[in-house]
Amino acid sequence: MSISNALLSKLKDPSLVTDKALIGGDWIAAGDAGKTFEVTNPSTGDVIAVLPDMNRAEASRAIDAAHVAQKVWARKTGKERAAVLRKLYDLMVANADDLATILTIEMGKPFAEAKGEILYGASYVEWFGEEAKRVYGDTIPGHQPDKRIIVIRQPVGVVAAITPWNFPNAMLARKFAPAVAAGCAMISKPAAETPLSALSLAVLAERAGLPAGVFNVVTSKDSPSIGKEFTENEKVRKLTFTGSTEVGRILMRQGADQIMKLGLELGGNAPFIVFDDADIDAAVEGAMISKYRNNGQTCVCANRLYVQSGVYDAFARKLAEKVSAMKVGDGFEAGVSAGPLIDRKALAKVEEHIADAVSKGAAVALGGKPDARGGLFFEPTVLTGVTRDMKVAREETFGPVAPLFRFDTEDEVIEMANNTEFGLASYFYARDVSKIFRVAEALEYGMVGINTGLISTEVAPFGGIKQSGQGREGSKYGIDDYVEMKYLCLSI
Ligand SMILES: NC(=O)c1ccc[n+]([C@@H]2O[C@H](COP(=O)([O-])OP(=O)(O)OC[C@H]3O[C@@H](n4cnc5c(N)ncnc54)[C@H](O)[C@@H]3O)[C@@H](O)[C@H]2O)c1
Ligand SMILES: O=C[C@H](O)CS(=O)(=O)O
Repeated sequence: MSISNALLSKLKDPSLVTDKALIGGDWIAAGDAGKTFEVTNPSTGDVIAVLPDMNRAEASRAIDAAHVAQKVWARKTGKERAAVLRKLYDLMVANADDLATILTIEMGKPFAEAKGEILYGASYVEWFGEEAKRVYGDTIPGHQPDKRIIVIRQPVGVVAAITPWNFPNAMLARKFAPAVAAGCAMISKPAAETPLSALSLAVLAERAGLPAGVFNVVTSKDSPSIGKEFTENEKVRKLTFTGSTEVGRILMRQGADQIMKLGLELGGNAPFIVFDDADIDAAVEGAMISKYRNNGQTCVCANRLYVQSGVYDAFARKLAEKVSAMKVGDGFEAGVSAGPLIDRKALAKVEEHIADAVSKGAAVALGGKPDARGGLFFEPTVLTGVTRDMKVAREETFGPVAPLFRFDTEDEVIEMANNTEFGLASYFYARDVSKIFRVAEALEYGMVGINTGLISTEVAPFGGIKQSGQGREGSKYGIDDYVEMKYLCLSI
């Protein structure tokens, strides 16, 4: 086995981690071409695993396996599918520490956050285990005396999933759970940076009794080739993607010939607005969570902080005080609140955004440079005097940088907040009820956090508008993306 002892020695159950891909119930140690790729710990740069570097042929075989398995899985009752998902939920919770250890070592986030992600991912498995029994249809009064109209909802079929590195368990669980609950089968291609979390989910799904072929994991560095197989193979009925808008656009184009059913959870550029009447201390707490969770590497992170003039200086001072208390370090170190960035490209983007802002007049109130530890560690940063001509206003920073913009009026800040092609998450702090309704209705986003910086939950519909994607994940709406509606017209 190529898994490092540094990882194996941390696990209560070392059999939870594997360096093998999963196709049709078979654990595959090497791809057809015999190529492999390394998974490294972003905190240390150490190699923690070597995985099969698969290509279209293996992806095609996984699709074939899913196509066969799905027919049988769809004939199970919702209750039978629910029982498997409930068992998987119980296994995820029982093994949460090990799953979090695997996640922290391959992605870098602090262990406490990784544990939170595992329980968050498990909550989707629990939720859709319950929803599996509630895929209801309709009867409709006939349009003619002899007609009886029935609407049924059936599973889409074979679903391909491509997921990002920043939440390697939860972003997959958020797709796997509704798909399997509905009676679909799935082929997953996790990010090459963090494949171990997807594979450990597959290990537990097998232990929960999920039949062979219903869930497959293809590991690869060649994601464009795998993506082409997913979008061109006629057995694939839906592609669900979480990642950048740029890649989402590529996949949408590739799926066009097949009129591919798509679920797209894409990039964000969240505004975080603090009005004069806000509870400033609550707003600072909300900004800390919304900006610095996962070291700023989440799609719903506050990317632009707009603070009304009357409270700007107080908010900036209080935020800087809180940020200065953050501890940067290895995710397994006690008390660490910020781990490493995922790679050099991510660190370079953070540096580029700070340099651009400063060159155009912004000031570094705190941080602003790589952490003394070196490597991929960066100082949590607060910028003041930020203006709309700076890159941080238009691009997703995806790092621990809080750019503070000053504004005077409600109309001005709504215009600035909406002046982006993205429309995923948004946040604002205010206490006047009329203002709360005006601003919430005026913001062009799929999700609005009001007096809170943390909105992600399995019970609500997660997703965006504009170039942040289409479809919703979680909530009573989430299973709709994995079923097709069929109308039966019966003449009696
Ligand atoms: N909306 C959401 O729920 C959500 C959640 C997490 C991350 N994101 C977004 O994802 C981005 C960061 O994640 P990332 O860097 O992994 O994004 P990314 O788009 O670079 O990669 C995402 C996934 O797509 C794969 N991929 C890359 N190029 C591909 C191609 N040509 N064809 C097929 N697959 C391809 C990658 O291997 C990875 O598995 C940010 O923009 C973030 O906002 C969105
Ligand atoms: O990166 C975005 C994910 O959706 C994270 S979360 O769902 O907000 O936790």
